[in-house]
Amino acid sequence: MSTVRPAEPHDDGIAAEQIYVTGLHQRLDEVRARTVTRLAEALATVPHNPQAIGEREAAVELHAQRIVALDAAESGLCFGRLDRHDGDRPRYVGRIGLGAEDGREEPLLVDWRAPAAQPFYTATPLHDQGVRRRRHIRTRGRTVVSVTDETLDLDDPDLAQRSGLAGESVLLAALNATRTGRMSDIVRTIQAEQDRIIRADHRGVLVVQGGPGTGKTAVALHRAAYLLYTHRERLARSGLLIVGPSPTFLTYIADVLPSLGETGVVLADLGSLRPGLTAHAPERPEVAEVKGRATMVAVVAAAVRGRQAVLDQPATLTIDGTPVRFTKADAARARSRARTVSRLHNEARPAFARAVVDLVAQKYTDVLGQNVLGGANLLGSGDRAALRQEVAAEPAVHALVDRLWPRLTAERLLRDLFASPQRLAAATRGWSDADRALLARPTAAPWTPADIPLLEEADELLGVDDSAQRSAARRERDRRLRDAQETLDLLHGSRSTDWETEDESEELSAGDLLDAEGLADRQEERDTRSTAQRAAADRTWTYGHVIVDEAQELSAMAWRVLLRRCPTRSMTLVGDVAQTGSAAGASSWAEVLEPALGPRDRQGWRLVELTVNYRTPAEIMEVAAEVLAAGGADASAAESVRSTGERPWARQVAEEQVADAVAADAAGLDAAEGTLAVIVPRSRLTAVTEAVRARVPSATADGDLTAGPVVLTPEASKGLEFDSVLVADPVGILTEGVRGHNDLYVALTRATQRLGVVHPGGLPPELKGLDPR
Ligand SMILES: Nc1ncnc2c1ncn2[C@@H]1O[C@H](COP(=O)(O)OP(=O)(O)OP(=O)(O)O)[C@@H](O)[C@H]1O
Repeated sequence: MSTVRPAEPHDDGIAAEQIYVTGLHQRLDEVRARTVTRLAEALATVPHNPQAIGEREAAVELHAQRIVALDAAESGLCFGRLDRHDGDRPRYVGRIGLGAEDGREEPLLVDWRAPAAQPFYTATPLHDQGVRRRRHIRTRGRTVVSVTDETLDLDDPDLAQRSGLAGESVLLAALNATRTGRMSDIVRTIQAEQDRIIRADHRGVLVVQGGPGTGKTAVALHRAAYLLYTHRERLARSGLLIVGPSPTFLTYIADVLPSLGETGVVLADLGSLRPGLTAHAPERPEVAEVKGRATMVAVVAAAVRGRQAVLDQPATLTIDGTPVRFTKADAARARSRARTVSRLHNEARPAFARAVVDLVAQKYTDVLGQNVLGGANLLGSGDRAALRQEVAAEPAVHALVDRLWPRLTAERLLRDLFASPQRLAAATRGWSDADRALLARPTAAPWTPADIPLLEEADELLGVDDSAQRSAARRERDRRLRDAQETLDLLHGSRSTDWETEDESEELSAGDLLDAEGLADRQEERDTRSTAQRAAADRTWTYGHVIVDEAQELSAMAWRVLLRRCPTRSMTLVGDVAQTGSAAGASSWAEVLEPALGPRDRQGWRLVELTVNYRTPAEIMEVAAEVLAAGGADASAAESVRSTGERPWARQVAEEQVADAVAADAAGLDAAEGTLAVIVPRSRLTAVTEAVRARVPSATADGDLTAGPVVLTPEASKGLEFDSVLVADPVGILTEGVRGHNDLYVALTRATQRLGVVHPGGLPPELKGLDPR
């Protein structure tokens, strides 16, 4: 495809479209007013039992969500019109569907996700899908500011000039717009290859491979909106999870789904995937790599088994003054009994405790009931039972159980493991000392993202000993049943027995309609949290669909977590194996997916590709492609859809001036329109951030991209984009990362308009395409 420059939109038909668009806004106002009334009515109802509370909450949630969607649709409500060969009325396409008040079949506005809207994105002159003309309508507020037409007629003399992009001028206007630090939706200009992915079947694992700027993130988010629309009921119950590479990235994309009217989605990065824990401490890449290896499954399992100890030497327990010996063999017997009861450590613990009590009680009985004349034990079954109870209540026995089979949380297991050289050595037999040393750390060290899969793995093996909660729940249920029965008895007792007529004796009482169990059920408290809230708080929640962005970065251990969250394997994974930065990440999709999902050709997963770069101008992509090739990647860089005419440049400075020179150039670029990022090797992050801040006080080192320029490592810049990018010390980036060429490639491709490179020493040959300054 050739790159194209923006064309001037023509403004025919603006007045006519204004009339229609005004009508749509009136309709939107009516629907909104009606929904507000319904919400007020739902809020005004006074529920008398928990079931009614649940119903009221559901109604409130439904109407509130609808209002959110209607509000979101206000801006850019209608953006397209299709004139068809055989339809006498045009079909209008917009952010939501709006039906006519008279209930006529053809809606006033078709939701962009509905099948009827698809030709707006995919019709071409060769496959016109019944469409004669496609019109792009641009609005500001409620005012139509331009219309742009495309005829889908093979005889159109202008056809040869076209680039193959749908709504080319509207698209280019969107791509050339300055960035705000927050991603926006692309619903007006989705391209055909993107649309096919957005609407692809939800079943199975869909992998979307695409170079930088091909719209993978945009496609993933619009696919989420599409799936919520198409499978609303199912996903409303099971939830949809979107996993991104970092909290900064999640903030960057956070507005997109709400702008499409969708709010019920869980957004998380690996470090926040475990409810109740925030694990964002930085970590050396080689440590994260070791923690991400599949062999950690065996390490965690060995760590758990290591806590199911046998004794080094016999223990002597003193029960009511009587010494009882508990031997190594006793401990081993109790352990194997517990292991046959449950595979899960905490669940097997009560069985272990029972076995210990049995063994100790047996010995205690043997001692106390010993027949000095050599006959059978003198104690009867009642005495034995009493002695067993005594043993079960004995603190020394509890202490022994705690020592040999402690109740463990995942956190405690891993803290103890990493802080103890003995435990680590036992759990990592066959490892090199160097690898083992990478895992060692003090007990108080903060959690990192790579710990999350290990904690989850541990949970899978520990289970919970919830016998106490279960019996509490049983007691609570019994209490409810008793209360309910009393209530029914009271109602029954208060009923008049002095019937005057036959009819009255036929009257139904509460007791006839409902038994105690039914009433108790109704009184049980209902969980009124939304699906997304419940899902985010529950480690064992399984989602209806999971979308993973920058999926190439995930380690083998992280994949296990995500696959557990989605047993149906309804997943969309987007990423670029040429941008993998972490050593634990993927260099090919087959390498990461085959172990879990089987080979691609046996339908374990399917791969689709995006081929056009919408972000990075052709001038910058030329240079980035050289870096990619020099790194030995077998992927080719996606082709840019536009050029800016602005050449990327390089400036050589002395080593001792790097931070200052970068700060000076950053201040210069900051004066240009739009956002700015300075991308540096990790080792220069602090110095460069300080220098830039001295000249541009609003500069930050991450977080809110809307506040001012940001200074980032290549890793932290993943998935983001900026109008201007300044890369400092490219050789530092090449040598510092485990996959240095990928990191430099990521850094260079973040720019939507301008790129500069500041380098101490010579320029690496792969950057020779930059203009010297
Ligand atoms: N069809 C489109 N219409 C308008 N803008 C688009 C379209 N497709 C992509 N874009 C824009 O291109 C830019 C890059 O998109 P996105 O961030 O989704 O790419 P990506 O493939 O995830 O990139 P990377 O791998 O580098 O993170 C964004 O600004 C996005 O809004």
